[in-house]
Amino acid sequence: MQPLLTASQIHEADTYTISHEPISSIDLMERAAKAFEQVFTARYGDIEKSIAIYCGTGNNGGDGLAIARLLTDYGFEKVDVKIARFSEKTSVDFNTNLERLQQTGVIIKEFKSTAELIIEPADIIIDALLGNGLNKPLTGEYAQLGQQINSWGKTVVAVDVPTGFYGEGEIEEVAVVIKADLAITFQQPKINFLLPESKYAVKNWVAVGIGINKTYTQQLNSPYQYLEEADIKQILEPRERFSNKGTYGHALIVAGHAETMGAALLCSSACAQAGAGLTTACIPQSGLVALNSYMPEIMAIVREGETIPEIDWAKFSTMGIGPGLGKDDNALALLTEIFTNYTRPVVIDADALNLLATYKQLWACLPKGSILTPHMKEFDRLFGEHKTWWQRLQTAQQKAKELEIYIVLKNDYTIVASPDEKLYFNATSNAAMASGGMGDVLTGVITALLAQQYSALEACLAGVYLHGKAGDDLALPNKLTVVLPGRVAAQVAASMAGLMA
Ligand SMILES: NC(=O)C1=CN([C@@H]2O[C@H](COP(=O)(O)OP(=O)(O)OC[C@H]3O[C@@H](n4cnc5c(N)ncnc54)[C@H](O)[C@@H]3O)[C@@H](O)[C@H]2O)[C@@H](O)CC1
Ligand SMILES: Nc1ncnc2c1ncn2[C@@H]1O[C@H](COP(=O)(O)OP(=O)(O)O)[C@@H](O)[C@H]1O
Ligand SMILES: [K+]
Repeated sequence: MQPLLTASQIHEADTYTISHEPISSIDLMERAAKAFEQVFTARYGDIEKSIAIYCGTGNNGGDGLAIARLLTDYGFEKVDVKIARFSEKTSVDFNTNLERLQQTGVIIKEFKSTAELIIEPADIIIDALLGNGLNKPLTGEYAQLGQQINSWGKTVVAVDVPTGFYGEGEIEEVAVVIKADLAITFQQPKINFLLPESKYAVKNWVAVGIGINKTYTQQLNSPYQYLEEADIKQILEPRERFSNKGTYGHALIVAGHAETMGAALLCSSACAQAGAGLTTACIPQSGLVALNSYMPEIMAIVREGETIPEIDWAKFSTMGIGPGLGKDDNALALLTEIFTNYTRPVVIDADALNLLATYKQLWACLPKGSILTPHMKEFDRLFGEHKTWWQRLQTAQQKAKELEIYIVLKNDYTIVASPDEKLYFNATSNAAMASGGMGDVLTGVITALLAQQYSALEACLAGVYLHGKAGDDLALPNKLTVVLPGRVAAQVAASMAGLMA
C-alpha cells in the first residue's frame, strides 16, 4: 500500500528524508533529476531530437537545470534551457544547479516576460516551471506563459506535476495549466492524477521513486492509499486440502428482470468463477432456461409474478443484490424483505442502489458493513449531485464512516471508501472494459470473495483489483480495444492464480 500524500506532506517527507537518511537537499534533487532522466530517455531516447527546458527559479526549476545537464551527458546535443525570471526569488538548489549547468556548454537563456518569447522550435518541451510548490492559480506572466506554451501544441513532458496543476483539492476549470503529454512525477502519483478531471492536463503519468523515507510516510497515516499488487497477494489465501464446496460459502445473487436477465447471468457466473463454493441466482422464471444453459453450475430460486420467493436466509453466506433487478414495486418488496430478514453484510449494486436512493427508509435496515458499488451517476443519486470528483471523494469518506459501510466508487481508478475514513485507489482495469455489464461482473467477484470469508474490506480491495487485472490480462498484451464482461468473468480465476504463483 502506498500512502498518497498532499503537497505539504510531501514537503515534510522530503525534509525528513534529508535530515534522517541523511542526504543533502541538492543530492536529493540530483536523484530526482536522474530518475526523471531514466524514464524520459526510455520514452524519448532519440538524441537527434531537440529539447527546450523551461525552468522556474524554485526547486522545480532546479530539477529542470539538473535534467538539462543529465540529458546533455546522455548524448542529446540540442538542449536549450529557458529560465523564466518572473521574480527575484530563487531557491538555493536552483542556484547550485545553475552554477553547475553554466560549466557545461548548454545554452541558457533568460526571459523576464512572455512577450520576449518566439514560437518554440524544439521537438519536445520539458516543463520545469512550477511543481508542487504551487500555492495559487497561475496569474500574470505565469498564466500568459502557460497559455503560450499550450498554443504551440508541442509534446510536453512535465517535471513532477504540470505547471499550474494542483496535486490535490478541487481542480478549477478556468485555471491555466500547461498540458502535459507525460508527467514524470516523484515518489507517488499525485492524488488528482487519479481523478477524471485531470485528463485535460495530464495525458499520462509515471511515478519514479526518489528514496523518500517510507517509515515516515507510513506514519503520516494518510487517508489516501494506492493499492499495489503486494497488498492483494497478501490478502489472497490458497485453497486448503480437504476443503469442499461448503468451505467456500454459498452466495445468493438477487438480480435480473425480463429485459435485463443478462445482468443476472453475468453477475452470478462471475460469482461462481471467482470461487464461491455454491452460487444460487434468484431470478424471474423467464430466465431459468438461459441460466441453466449459460452456466449449469449455478442453482436457482425462481421469482414468479408478484410473489416473493421463500428464502432460507441462514443458508446463504452473503448476497449480491441489484444487477438488472428493476425498480418496480416487486423489486422494492424483495429488497425490503431481504433487509428485514438478513443481517450479514451484502453487496448492493445497480437497481438496488437506485431503490436505496429513492426509498430512504431502506437505509435504516441496510446490514452494517455492507458494500455499495455505485458508478458516478448512482453515487450522485444516492448522495446528491457533486460538481467535482474531489467532492465525491469527501462524501464517500464521510458516508462510509457515518453509515458504517464500504463504498466502491467505480471509475478508471476505482476508489474504495471504508468506515475508518480511508480511501483506497485501484489502478488495474483499462478502457477496453468500458462496456455494459462490466459492473455486474465486479459485483459477482466481490460477492464471491465475501462468501469465501474474506473481510468486507479485503473483498472490496481484492475484488476491484482482480476484476481490473483480469481485464488488463485480456486486453493489454493483445492491445484489445474491447473486452466483454463475460470474458472478464472467465479470466478472474487465471488472474488470481497469476497473483498467487
Ligand atoms: N528537496 C525537495 O524538496 C525536492 C523537491 N523537488 C522539486 O521541488 C518542487 C517543489 O519546489 P518548490 O517548493 O521550490 O516550489 P516550485 O518550484 O514548485 O515553485 C517555486 C515557488 O513559486 C512560487 N509560486 C507558487 N505558486 C505560484 C504561482 N501560481 N505563481 C507564481 N509563483 C508561484 C512559490 O513561492 C514557490 O515556492 C517539486 O515539485 C519537485 O520538482 C525535487 O527536486 C525532489 C526533492
Ligand atoms: N475507462 C475505463 N477504465 C478503467 N476501468 C473501466 C473503464 N470503464 C469502465 N471500467 C470498469 O468497468 C466497470 C463498469 O461498471 P458499471 O459502470 O457499473 O457497468 P455496468 O453498469 O454496465 O455493469 C467498473 O468496474 C469500472 O471500473
Ligand atoms: K512542472
